[in-house]
Amino acid sequence: MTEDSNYAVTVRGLTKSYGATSVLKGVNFSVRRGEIHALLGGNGAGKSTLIRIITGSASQDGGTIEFRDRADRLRTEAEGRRKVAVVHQELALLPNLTVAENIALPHFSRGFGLFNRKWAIKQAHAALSMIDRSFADASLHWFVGSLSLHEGQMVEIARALASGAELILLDEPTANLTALETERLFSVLRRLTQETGLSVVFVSHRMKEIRQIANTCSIIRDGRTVIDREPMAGLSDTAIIEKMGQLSQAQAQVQERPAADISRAEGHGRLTIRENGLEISLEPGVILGVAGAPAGPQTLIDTLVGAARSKRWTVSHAGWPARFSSPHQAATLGSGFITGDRSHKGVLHSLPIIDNVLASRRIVRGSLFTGARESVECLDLMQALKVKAASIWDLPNTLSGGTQQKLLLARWLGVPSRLLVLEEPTRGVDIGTKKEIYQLIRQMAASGTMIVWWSTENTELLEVCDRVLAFNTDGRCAGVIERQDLTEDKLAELTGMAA
Ligand SMILES: Nc1ncnc2c1ncn2[C@@H]1O[C@H](COP(=O)(O)OP(=O)(O)OP(=O)(O)O)[C@@H](O)[C@H]1O
Repeated sequence: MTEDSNYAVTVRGLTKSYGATSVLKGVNFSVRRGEIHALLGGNGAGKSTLIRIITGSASQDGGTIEFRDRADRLRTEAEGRRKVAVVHQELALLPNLTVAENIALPHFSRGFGLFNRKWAIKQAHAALSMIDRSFADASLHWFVGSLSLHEGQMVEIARALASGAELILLDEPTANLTALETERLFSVLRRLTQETGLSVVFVSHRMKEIRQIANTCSIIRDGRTVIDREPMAGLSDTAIIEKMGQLSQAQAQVQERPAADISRAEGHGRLTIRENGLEISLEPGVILGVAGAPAGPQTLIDTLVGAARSKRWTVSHAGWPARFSSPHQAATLGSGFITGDRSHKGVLHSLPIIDNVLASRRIVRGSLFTGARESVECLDLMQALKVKAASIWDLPNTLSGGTQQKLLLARWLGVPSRLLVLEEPTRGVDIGTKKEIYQLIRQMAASGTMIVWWSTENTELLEVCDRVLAFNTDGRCAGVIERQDLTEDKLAELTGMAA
């Protein structure tokens, strides 16, 4: 056996249905030892379902999964699965426990008799040192709640390593990270794969970073493998997008938008945002981008949607208070909010799709009851955004991550609003759908709605915004750049994200 032929996992002919919906229709997928493998596909293609089956958190209907050890011997499925760990974009860490305790969590849950604290700390230090020795030396007794997202991610990866994982599946791991944090994560992954033979499966919709990190890729489309292990170098972006079935959407030119129809903006005029010494005015129809690490953008967003605790910002706009007293007040006065933080601020997990889609309309209209007209309205919105669901009465967790994101967009689509605040609204959304979202937002702006759009994907800001407010890594305003002066370099320089 050569190292080349050593596969950590091999999946053949995998099938899976949920009720009448056939999700996987014979998927093939294999991951070599020591490789970084991009698993690609549009929203709802079946990537997360495949990952859930590999890790054993969902069962397959048909097909085989084979795990092998470093000496290329077959493992039992149970043994193989113990060597696999998943890191989701929503970190599974307990904020009130320390770094060491979080890394040792799997040992608590497996009930290894008496918990040996000294041993756990040693294990945690060893695992974290593989990633970053100085962070390991400093952080073991810190509470996880005080860590940055990147540090939290390191703790999750360390936990996976401490559990003996030889294959780590990263499900959109950079959706929460800034460019600098992403680059740091990538260098850790490169080093671990080279030095320890760790295998990494990387799921992402961000083409630029897929190229930066992965050497091999597989593509799933509509539950079938359409590319089974090909070197990234041999595939152009166009070929990849075409295989995903998204070429026509992705190539659609974002149309130059017409001048905002200010007459439709209800004559409310401009909005001024102020912070100590800084004043930015938005005219109806303007798209203001917000760039930088979360610390700064978050305070502005919270103010604009009525959720601010600090008094850093004030706004002035006809009929609005200087600070909203609640999100309800903000929504009823015409400040809409679409978040990409689906699990904490967006999706109503225990309510059906229809309630998720119509939530904002009900607040704005002051209505609470579902009538036949609402069902039609919900179906129309879902059709406009190409949301595929078996029924509007299903729970949102029956939808893929990107499809859930579309529900949040549908919530404000067509609701007359003076301002729309977008907080990473394309998180987890596939390449084709992103373009459609850009177009929709531009149309909203053209009807006179002011847009404030925070994104950690600088290319997105360049494509869509009229002007960008940049924050540095300390959360301070670093400058406002007009469209004609916008470049990736300029944004990187002002936000401090040039890795
Ligand atoms: N528990 C469930 N019940 C019914 N359908 C489900 C369930 N889980 C997933 N599905 C369906 O399976 C399909 C594939 O979903 P999956 O989450 O695997 O897609 P994905 O490729 O990971 O998409 P994304 O890029 O949006 O995360 C979707 O159509 C989804 O609606």
